[in-house]
Amino acid sequence: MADWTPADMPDLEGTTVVVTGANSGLGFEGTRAFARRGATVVMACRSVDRGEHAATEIRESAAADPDSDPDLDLDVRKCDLASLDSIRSFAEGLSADYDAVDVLCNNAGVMAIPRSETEDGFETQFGVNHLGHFALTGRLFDLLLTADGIDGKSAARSAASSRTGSGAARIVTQSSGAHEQGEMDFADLNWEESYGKWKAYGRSKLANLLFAYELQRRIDAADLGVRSVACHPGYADTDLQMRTARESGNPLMTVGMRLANAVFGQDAAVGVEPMLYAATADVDGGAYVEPGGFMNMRGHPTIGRSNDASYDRADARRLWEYSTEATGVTFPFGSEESLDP
Ligand SMILES: NC(=O)c1ccc[n+]([C@@H]2O[C@H](COP(=O)([O-])OP(=O)(O)OC[C@H]3O[C@@H](n4cnc5c(N)ncnc54)[C@H](O)[C@@H]3O)[C@@H](O)[C@H]2O)c1
Repeated sequence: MADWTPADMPDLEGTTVVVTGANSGLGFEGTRAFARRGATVVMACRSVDRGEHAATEIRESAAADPDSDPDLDLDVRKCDLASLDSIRSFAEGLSADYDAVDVLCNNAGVMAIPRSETEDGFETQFGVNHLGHFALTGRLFDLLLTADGIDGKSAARSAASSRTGSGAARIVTQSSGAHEQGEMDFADLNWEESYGKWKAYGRSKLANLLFAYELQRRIDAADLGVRSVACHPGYADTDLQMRTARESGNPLMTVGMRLANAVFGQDAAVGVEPMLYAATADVDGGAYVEPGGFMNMRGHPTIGRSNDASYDRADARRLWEYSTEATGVTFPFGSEESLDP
């Protein structure tokens, strides 16, 4: 739809949406939008305290808005993407308490921070932005397979069953225009030889795309109805940039970032629109949704094309193999042999 806005989102009553990094920025606004449409939103947060605080803010804003249902269904849970143990516990908890996940939004991220490592010894930007979401998606895949998805929910309702299991779930992976600066170096994925914080961010966002497209190819090879869609928000004024500035230890950078965000950044509520579109609009699996408008700012979400490197199938396969080995997480489908060369 050319002029899509969040008002075009369907009724999400009866669906379950998982959002990582739900306590701030794009994840916060995405949570609010999904919940106001009636979805149960599982807020997967590194800090439960910050998640609860965000949930309270979302509930209070709904209660104060006569156009919103005041009873939003928000479920805050701990999920630290820098810990494979935390991801496993989160997924086990969800499997115990939910029978399906209709949409998984792989949204959380860190940008251009000084080199550090996750609990499992991966460089943090690669570990959180890519490997954490790879592991989370694999661990939630059975729940995604049993979902009706947004399009199937009305069918399930009219069949008076709780679930049709039509396999119509979606996985939405939040990348960035910065993927264009990313280069895969399979000899040093964890930046042990040398580290460039912006280069590492670019690579992690390229990895998001290689993963999202490879996931769709494997889903297709296994003939499953699940869709994997990538998106990016353009430039949105969030804590992402401010954290980068804070962690640089340079007060001038904090002032500069604040200014740049104020002048160029769009509201997080606008920046999240490609994610909302990817999750709910009529979009093919394997698509790349970006904000329309001049320099990807303040326009209606539209289907775009990421750079050529992101469609490199050999790199995607290599990354998948590495990610499987590094995380120990396998997906319940898709042998190597089932894929076209
Ligand atoms: N804001 C922008 O201009 C912009 C541009 C391009 C891409 N993005 C992408 O959008 C996504 C959301 O970023 P944002 O702009 O809302 O920034 P943000 O800093 O407000 O949100 C990032 C979220 O990720 C969470 N997070 C960080 N490390 C985590 C971990 N170990 N485990 C679980 N959660 C963790 C944070 O707690 C936070 O809630 C990121 O993937 C980012 O790369 C943002």
